[in-house]
Amino acid sequence: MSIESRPATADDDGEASDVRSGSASAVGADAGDADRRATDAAPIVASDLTKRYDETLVFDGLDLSVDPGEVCCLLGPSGCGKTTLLHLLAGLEDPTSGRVEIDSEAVTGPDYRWGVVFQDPLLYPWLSVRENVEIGPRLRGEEPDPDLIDELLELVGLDGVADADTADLSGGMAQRASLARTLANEPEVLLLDEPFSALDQLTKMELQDELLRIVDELGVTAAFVTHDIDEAVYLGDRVAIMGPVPAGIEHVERIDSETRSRDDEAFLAERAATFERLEAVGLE
Ligand SMILES: Nc1ncnc2c1ncn2[C@@H]1O[C@H](COP(=O)(O)OP(=O)(O)OP(=O)(O)O)[C@@H](O)[C@H]1O
Repeated sequence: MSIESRPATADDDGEASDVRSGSASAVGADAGDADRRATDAAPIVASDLTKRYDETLVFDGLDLSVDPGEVCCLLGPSGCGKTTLLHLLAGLEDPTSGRVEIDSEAVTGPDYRWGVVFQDPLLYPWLSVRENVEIGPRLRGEEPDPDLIDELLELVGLDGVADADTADLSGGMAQRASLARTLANEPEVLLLDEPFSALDQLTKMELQDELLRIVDELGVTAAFVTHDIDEAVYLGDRVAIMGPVPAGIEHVERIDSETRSRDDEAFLAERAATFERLEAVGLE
């Protein structure tokens, strides 16, 4: 994995910038990045997934494909099974029937190659920021590459606090550390479960931009669970809208990621279309 650091995304006046608007879309735009995305990124394919918990049939034959290098947001009403689906994609839970494949390999359990970022950063409080980021390779018995760890800390904007206690981090910084820790495993796929939902709006927007840069730079495929329509439309190349249980993917909205910025007409139109679709399946 080759990475280079990117600056934080807040403008001088404190407003988060729109990383996908034309002015800020340089990351990943050169031919080398395009090649890397084409060769390294892994597809996610979920086929005919059924999941039952006792009396609750969450899915009944759900299909989902996420293309290599794509960000696919999973959006749906509360309780429709977004987290359950992410857990199945990550191998954290088994489907009742059906199959998940990442890069054509069956997912039969958790694996560092498919990294998960949760809403709660779940940092180890007795380790420093840097030690937290190093933990994945260490748990596999590998010596972490110090250059890679340095680059990741810089990439997520934590190079100045590498030796700090995690207790001293703000919520946004802790989530940056959690993301860097997952990236230290050099995953082919990122699976994110509402990672920014507990953050204040400005921090959330900054981290959304940083995530887009990181995904572009590293060429990973990402599935991102959210109940926030703005977040789904801003981050997603596609937004998969799930219906109430037993849930399926009711509609997939393709987002025009070339022209989007948070306040332009195309974004607002896509947001409105997504809202209508969500209402149609039973928004709560
Ligand atoms: N471990 C479990 N045991 C029993 N039922 C479960 C379990 N996990 C989830 N469920 C049920 O499965 C359904 C889907 O839950 P899930 O948390 O995946 O939905 P969600 O869309 O992520 O919800 P939210 O947006 O509120 O977080 C719910 O009815 C929930 O109660």
